Amino acid sequence: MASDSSFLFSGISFDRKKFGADIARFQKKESDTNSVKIWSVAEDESAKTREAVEEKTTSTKKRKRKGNSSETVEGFNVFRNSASVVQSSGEVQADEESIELNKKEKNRQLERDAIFRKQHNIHVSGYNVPSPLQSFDELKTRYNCPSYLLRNLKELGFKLPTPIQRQAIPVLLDGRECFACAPTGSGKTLAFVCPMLMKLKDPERGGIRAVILCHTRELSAQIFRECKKLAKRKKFRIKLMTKNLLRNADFSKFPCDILISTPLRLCLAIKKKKIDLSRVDYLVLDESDKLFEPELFKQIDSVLKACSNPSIIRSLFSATLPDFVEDRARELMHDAVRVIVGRKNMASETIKQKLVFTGSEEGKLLAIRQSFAESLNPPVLVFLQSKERAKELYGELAFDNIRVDVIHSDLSQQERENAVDNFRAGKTWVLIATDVVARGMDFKGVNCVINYDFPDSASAYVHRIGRSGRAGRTGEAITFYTEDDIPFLRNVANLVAASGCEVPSWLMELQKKKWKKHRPKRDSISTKPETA
Ligand SMILES: Nc1ncnc2c1ncn2[C@@H]1O[C@H](COP(=O)(O)OP(=O)(O)OP(=O)(O)O)[C@@H](O)[C@H]1O
Repeated sequence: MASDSSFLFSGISFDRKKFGADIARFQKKESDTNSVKIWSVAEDESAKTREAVEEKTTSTKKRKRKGNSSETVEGFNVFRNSASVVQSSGEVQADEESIELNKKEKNRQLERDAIFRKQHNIHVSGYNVPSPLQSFDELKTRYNCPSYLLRNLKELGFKLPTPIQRQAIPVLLDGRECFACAPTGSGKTLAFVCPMLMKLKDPERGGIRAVILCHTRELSAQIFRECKKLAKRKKFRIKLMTKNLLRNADFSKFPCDILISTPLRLCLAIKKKKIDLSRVDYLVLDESDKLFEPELFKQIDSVLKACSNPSIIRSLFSATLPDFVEDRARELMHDAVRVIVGRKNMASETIKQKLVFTGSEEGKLLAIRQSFAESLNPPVLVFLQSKERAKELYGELAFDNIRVDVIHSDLSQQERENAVDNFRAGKTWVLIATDVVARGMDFKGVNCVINYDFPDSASAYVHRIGRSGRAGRTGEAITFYTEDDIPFLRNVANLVAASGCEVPSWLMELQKKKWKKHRPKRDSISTKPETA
């Protein structure tokens, strides 16, 4: 680990004595492969791998030749003049030919992989990255995938892997650590759950074997359901860290194959209930950039410390991967593969995006009412910057003869679940929300996302609008802005333009501004007279 490693990873210590043999092996490997630096040169994995293959072949050849000559020099061979000598030189020749063929085939495979990745907009960095999947059937032929899983994939209607699944699944199945960035709605959940189930093979009773962390209870509940669906017909113990479980479970006897939790609940379980994570083999940080934000820093750090198994495989997934997360990943992981689908930190290209100037807060309310009156195409998600503002807008729209509901962190768990379920079931047409459901939530078929309040960061924009246009479907995103938001408009305009949507030229001429959190104080939405 780098000497300047952050506090976040300060708890991870490496027992050099215990793993002395491994250190020696890796040091040797490093010099053997001429210290192929994973991270210094991006995107040119195939060239590097080709070099490595060539080098390996040459050194094998050298070794062969050396072995051959030493045989002659030693001159001790009872079969010196016999057929076996002739055969042995024939064998050497055959070996060399087969090495040559092998090398050619490997190079051809690398080229095929590179072409295939290009077709699917997959970019990889890292040493010896496994070939992407052509189809789910390859899970069987290459990795002996159990039939229950293939059957479940079929029943869920997944015909072909998405680009992130094509690449991240083989990386994880090869036992490599991985950090990945792929657009919203592109199937990242399956990309980490499928290899996890395959690696776990069968249910076991010996403690917690895999952990998936994500930042909200809603998202944990969603991932829990996805895991259950994929694991159908196999009796894996998949557990969701609910308040009840946290309060009542006896974690000293806790058979669990996969545990899904928010960082806070898992930390409480570590501190108060002494949950044992030392046997965890697989750890996934979903929405990893959110998890690495300062407010969750300590919690994530304590989870990482508790997951002390030295052979653990960690992976990070998100639709946005800022540089600071990549830096953390490099400090944290070894021999990891970086997988990027499309361009990093970009909005999904299937969403039609529009920026609308509303002048004032009043203008926003008029604009949303007009938009609903002209063409309300539910389901619609409306994002606001705070729970107070979400409640205010709900107060306005609740009497407009549309089926509207609201979700924010002041609601009880049951109310939050009901709001999500009713929206999913189509009972609610318009869901007014804070950023609590901006990331990860898979509401199928959201037709339109309205950013009533301008998002507080470029990544918040990408995640919010990514609630529509999922799994290849089309969607629409409308972002209101007022005078207060203009200084931050250019960053979002760039994202809109980069996805191929129209942006007025004056917007592209605005100054780019360094953007931390933009949450201006806004005038109240409520049109009701204030009571004294
Ligand atoms: N191979 C596939 N073929 C078709 N649909 C798929 C496939 N894999 C996943 N899906 C579907 O795509 C949708 C989006 O998947 P998922 O929620 O995993 O996206 P995501 O990439 O994690 O998005 P976000 O970044 O917003 O969290 C889900 O409804 C899922 O069932």
